[in-house]
Amino acid sequence: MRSVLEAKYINKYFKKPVLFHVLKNIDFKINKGEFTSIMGKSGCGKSTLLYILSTMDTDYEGELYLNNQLITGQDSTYLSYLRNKHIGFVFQFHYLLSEFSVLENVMLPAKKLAEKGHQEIEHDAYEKLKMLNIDHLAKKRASRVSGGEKQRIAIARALINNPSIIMGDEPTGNLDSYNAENVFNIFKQLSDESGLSLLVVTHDEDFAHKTDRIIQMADGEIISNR
Ligand SMILES: Nc1ncnc2c1ncn2[C@@H]1O[C@H](COP(=O)(O)OP(=O)(O)OP(=O)(O)O)[C@@H](O)[C@H]1O
Repeated sequence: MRSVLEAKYINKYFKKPVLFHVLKNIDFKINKGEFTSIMGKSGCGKSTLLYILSTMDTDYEGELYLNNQLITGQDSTYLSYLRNKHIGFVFQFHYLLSEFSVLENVMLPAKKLAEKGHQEIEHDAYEKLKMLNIDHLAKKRASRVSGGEKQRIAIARALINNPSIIMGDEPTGNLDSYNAENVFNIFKQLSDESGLSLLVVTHDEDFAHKTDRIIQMADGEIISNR
């Protein structure tokens, strides 16, 4: 199995207001096509871990590998490039630019990556919208669509650069059960059919129990991983 993401003995400390060992020897691998959830009580360190895994926080001990490449210690410009190319993000709140059209929102990460011309990016964005059955919304302003649609647009945006992994921080936290199930089914299909890896922090037990693996955390440690 090809490893997409590997955390090796990650430790993190917050130094203020008092020294706090927030992550303790976090060690696990995510393989290609695996759909993994991270669960644990509020405050156990899930978001802190996701910040590190997504390369946004570089202040930690241990090693992080993305597609078998050691990324710990790389400079911030290169990390930003790697993040944009290989990692898609879906958050509880979609962070769409409300004044922009749906299509423009989906195109943004590809424009930032700047490896393709405008027309090709537009074509790719339409393909992602079609895949998620929301291509009819392409020209609408992002502020004018429903909550469930916004989350599907955020998924299309996360997919635009064909990442190796999607990371989600409570991606269904703001959705009703119908739309939450919809998002789960989209993620499941992406992992089964496109070999995309997914790592999702969630408080939703139903969601987590349908994923391939649950990493359970408590007090900054992994207490089970199966
Ligand atoms: N910048 C910071 N400085 C000091 N302590 C912090 C900082 N950020 C978070 N913490 C603390 O680190 C611990 C882990 O926080 P984190 O946000 O990772 O938890 P979480 O498991 O994601 O919680 P939730 O489920 O509520 O989102 C908490 O005790 C929090 O108060």
